[in-house]
Amino acid sequence: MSTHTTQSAHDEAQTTDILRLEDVTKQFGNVTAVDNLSFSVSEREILGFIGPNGAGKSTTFDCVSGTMAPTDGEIYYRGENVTGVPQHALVEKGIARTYQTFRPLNDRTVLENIALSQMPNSLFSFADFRADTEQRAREICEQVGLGDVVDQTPDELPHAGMLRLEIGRALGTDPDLLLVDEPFAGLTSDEIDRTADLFTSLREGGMTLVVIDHNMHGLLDLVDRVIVISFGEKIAEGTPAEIRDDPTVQEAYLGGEI
Ligand SMILES: Nc1ncnc2c1ncn2[C@@H]1O[C@H](COP(=O)(O)OP(=O)(O)OP(=O)(O)O)[C@@H](O)[C@H]1O
Repeated sequence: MSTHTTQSAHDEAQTTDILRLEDVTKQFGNVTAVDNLSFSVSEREILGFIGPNGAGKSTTFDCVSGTMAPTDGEIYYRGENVTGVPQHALVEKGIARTYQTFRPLNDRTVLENIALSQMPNSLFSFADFRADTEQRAREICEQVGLGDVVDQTPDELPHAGMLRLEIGRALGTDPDLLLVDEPFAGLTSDEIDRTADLFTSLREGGMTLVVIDHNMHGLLDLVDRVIVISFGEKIAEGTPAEIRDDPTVQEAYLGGEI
């Protein structure tokens, strides 16, 4: 999915929303976690999705990735209404996500974890299964920087390695849209840079990414655009520079976390 210079004008004219939320609301009893939230994500965009603790970021991801259905509103993926479609069906359509709490299979190696994340129905026959799956898993291990530790188990990895495994397992489903939940938490600044480079290379390969974080620090150089939510509602949308200077955003973060 490489972009050729001669194609750029054509590509721009073809830019479409890969994801659109229309008035999405999610309630848990009396708690409105997501409140009438609308936004779109363009093909090959890297969108930052930020907000204070408890703002509703993960719940929004839950609704988009099919972990739970919204209470109200609609979600469109490539123009198709996918509201309430279960996660396994959305994975087949090309939506993958990572979780804040990593969920690897602890009794399997890094390579096996990534091999097992691949969708069996993308294989042509049982004979293709082992060779194709293992080959693709090795490519993903290299891509996410785990090429030297394919035979280790998850508990042997440092935190940054676990994050890379989480991303690798999501890539195993061959997504077009990747939702990444707080990747930068607990990473050193070098690790943040390397992780951001990985996301940039995924976008260069044609992927669209939505990245959650509490604040802008890890995201600032990475994202094209930022959406800020607070108490489930969108309070700002713009470039990283616009968001940083937005008084409403400053206020939501109670003075200067951004
Ligand atoms: N399963 C649930 N049952 C009840 N309330 C929930 C549930 N999940 C989330 N909430 C509530 O919904 C609100 C939004 O939570 P959510 O985890 O989506 O926020 P967040 O922005 O991802 O927060 P953080 O940055 O701390 O991860 C919070 O008030 C939370 O307590």
